[in-house]
Order: sequence, then structure tokens, then C-alpha cells
Amino acid sequence: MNHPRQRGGKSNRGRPGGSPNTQWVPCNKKVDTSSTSRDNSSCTDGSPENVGRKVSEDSTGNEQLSNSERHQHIGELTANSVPEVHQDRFSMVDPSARKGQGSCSNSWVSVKGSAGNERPSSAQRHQSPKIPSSLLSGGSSLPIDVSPLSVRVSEADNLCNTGNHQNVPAKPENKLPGVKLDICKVKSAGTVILKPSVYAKNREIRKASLQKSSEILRPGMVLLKNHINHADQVQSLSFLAIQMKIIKVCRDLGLGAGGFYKPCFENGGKMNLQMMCLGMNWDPERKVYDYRRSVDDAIPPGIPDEFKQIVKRAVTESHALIKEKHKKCNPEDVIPSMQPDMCIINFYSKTGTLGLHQDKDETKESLDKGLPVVSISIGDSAEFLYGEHGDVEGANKVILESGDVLIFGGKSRHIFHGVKSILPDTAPKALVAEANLRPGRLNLTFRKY
Ligand SMILES: O=C(O)CCC(=O)C(=O)O
Ligand SMILES: [Fe+2]
Repeated sequence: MNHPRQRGGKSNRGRPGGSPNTQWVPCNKKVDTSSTSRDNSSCTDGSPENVGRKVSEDSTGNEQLSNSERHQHIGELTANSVPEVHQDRFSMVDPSARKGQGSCSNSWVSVKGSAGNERPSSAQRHQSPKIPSSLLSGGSSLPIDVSPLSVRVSEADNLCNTGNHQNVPAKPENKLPGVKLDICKVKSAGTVILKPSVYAKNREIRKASLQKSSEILRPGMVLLKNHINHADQVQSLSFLAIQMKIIKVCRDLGLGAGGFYKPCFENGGKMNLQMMCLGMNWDPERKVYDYRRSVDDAIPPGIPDEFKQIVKRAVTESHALIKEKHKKCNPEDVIPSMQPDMCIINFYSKTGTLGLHQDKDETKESLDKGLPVVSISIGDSAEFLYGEHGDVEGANKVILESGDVLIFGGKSRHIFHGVKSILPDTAPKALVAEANLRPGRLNLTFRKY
């Protein structure tokens, strides 16, 4: 992950002060492909929709960049048409520290909150942090069963309703000061959620979505249209049930320890989205991967097994598509299979953006093998840019809709990509109505560190 806007490891999710691999790429700047990384930040890039706009709180109730913050970013970006290259402060965690110690795919249920955790020394944090025993018990334990087969329509009523977690053990709280992001609105008691008219709209949306077909965007890059929904249909389940489950899980995890926060760049500017990590933490300020996040020492929740299954299914589906189009090729050579050990979850409000960047903070082995990034979109649609180079003008655009899965690996593993804008009010009406998702877009990108 290396955004020219920031995020990083050695990386790339880019920030204005990054490793030699990391650069900030304003949405409209050209960048030397050889060295850019993930930037993230959002198009505080001087795009017309951002410049000078006064945004204090959007409809999600979450704070947005203040004018001064935003202008600070814009100022930096426009002032530095050649992105700065900084000394790499990246220090990689040796994953072997974790090997043989059991799975870390626990959910927050078995993960201690930041409050009670011993603060590791700087050396521990920067090298091989000890894995807390709470993480070593193995096994994924979701607060709810998100298995597609166990989804029932009637459950939709309860999704994202605050105070409806009788079967869920108390979870450690997100201790980060500042705004806590609840990606769902709290419903008032007695709200009627599922109306026939919603089902009718739902059917229309499904019909429309099914007309769009999956495609190979470029070698190693596949867009699976409506993939998440498709899985539902195969199981003859509610149209949006899996997406609602994903929202529910992300919502719960987002409110707990290691949950959503608004990351900062090294210079203190804020990214134009809310983020949290699963499995491992990616730290945009220090551009490192670690097992704790430095902002509050929280341990990232594990990746739920059900999420891993969705990733597996998506890669299999991409292989089928590749095989169908290119009969003679071995799909594994185009997009290798990948078992994710980390996931970055972003929530973009209506004004959220993410600058062009490369995801390249993962290990050399992972990158060299071209292990894919698998990206799931839920909620409002996004204008997604991608291209060989870090310039917005030369980038291709594709609309990512709710339920789409984008996969880029192999020859496209280092593709520049970013989110130009969120298209307001484009989320399936039924999803908004049933899951109570706030306006905006949820994106999960799975990777192998
Ligand atoms: O939101 C998206 O579609 C892309 C997210 C992304 O590129 C990232 O988190 O590295
Ligand atoms: Fe990315």
C-alpha cells in the first residue's frame, strides 16, 4: 500500500514524508512510476470538489478536514509538484516472530483492548513485538456467524441496531481519543425496516446489476461485478445479506479496540477517510506494518474466517474468468492464489477520496510473487482510477459499485490506483434501509503481508 497520498510501510500509501518508495501524488500530478507509493490521503489534492470547500461535519456525523487542515494539504501538494522523497523510517516486522504461535485470526472477542495492554518498548514495537497470549488461542470467533449459509433474511432487522448484541460478549472499546466512527446510523426502537417497496427496489437493483458483466481490466486485474451479491443468489439467500453481514462485522470491529480512526500523515494532516486494519496494522504515520498500532497500542482484530472465504471465492472466480477468456493460460500465472493475513478497511464519507498510489508496503516475497490485493466495495459507488503511472489525467476510470470485487495481482500488482470520488446516494436503497449504513463507502482490501 503506497498511496501517493499516503499510507505506508515502506511504502506507498503515500505520504508526504515517506520512504524512498513513498511519494504523495496529488490527484493531478505526474509522478515517476518507479518510486511512488500509496498515498492516501484523499484527494486533498486540489480537486475542484475539495478546494476551498468548507466541511466540518458531514452527514455521517464524522469530522472532515477543517478548512485549515485541508488547505494545509492542498498547499503542500501544490507546492511540491515533485513529491518529496524522505529517508525511509520503515521498519519491518519479522512475521516469523508469529509463526508457530497459532493463528491470529481471532476477532475482538479474544483481543484485549488497548487500555490494559503493556506498552511495548520502542524496540519491541519496531521489530518483533510479542504476540499477546490473547491472540494465540487460535480460531476465529466472530461476534456473529457470518457464514453465507447461515444468513437469514429475518436477521436483517437486527443488523447494526445498537443495543442488539445480547449474545455478544462485551468487547474492548476503541480507546482512541476523538471521533468514534459508527458506520451505521442508530435506529430508533420500533423502526420498520423491510417494506415491500424496498424489496421491489431491491429486485430492480439486482436486475440492473446482473446486466453488467465481470471483466479483465488489464493483465492481472479483474473486476468481478456484483460478486458479493452473486454469492447470495447462489445460496438462494437474501439479495444483500452478505453485504449486510460484512457491514455488521465491520461496524462492530470499527467501534472496538483497534477500530476506525482518522489517520494522520507525518506532517499532521489528516487522511480523507477513516481506517482500521485487521490481522496486522499498517501505520500511515510511520509507514510500517506492525502487530499493534502506534496511535493507541491497540492490537488489530483478526480477519474473520468468513472474510477469508469471500476472498478465496473471489480469486477462484477470477481464475474462471481468465480461463474462459484465455483458454491456454494458467490462471495461477496471471493472478496467484493468496491467503490474506491483513486487511485495510476504509470508510469514505461522501467527500472521501484516496490519491493515486501503489500498494507496495508488503514483503518483497509477496510483491515479487504478484500476490493479489482483493478489494471489496460496499455502499456508495466510487470513481476508481487506475493506471501505469501516477498521473490522474492518464489514468483509467471504472465505477466500483456495492458488491463489486476488484482484484489486482501479477502484472498489475504495482498498478497505481485511487478513489477520485464517492458518488452520493448510489448505494442500493435496500442496503441503506436494512443495514442503516451511513452515506459513504466501505472498502476492504485484503493482502498477504
Ligand atoms: O477504496 C478503494 O477502492 C481502494 C483502497 C486502497 O487502495 C487501499 O486501501 O490501499
Ligand atoms: Fe491501495
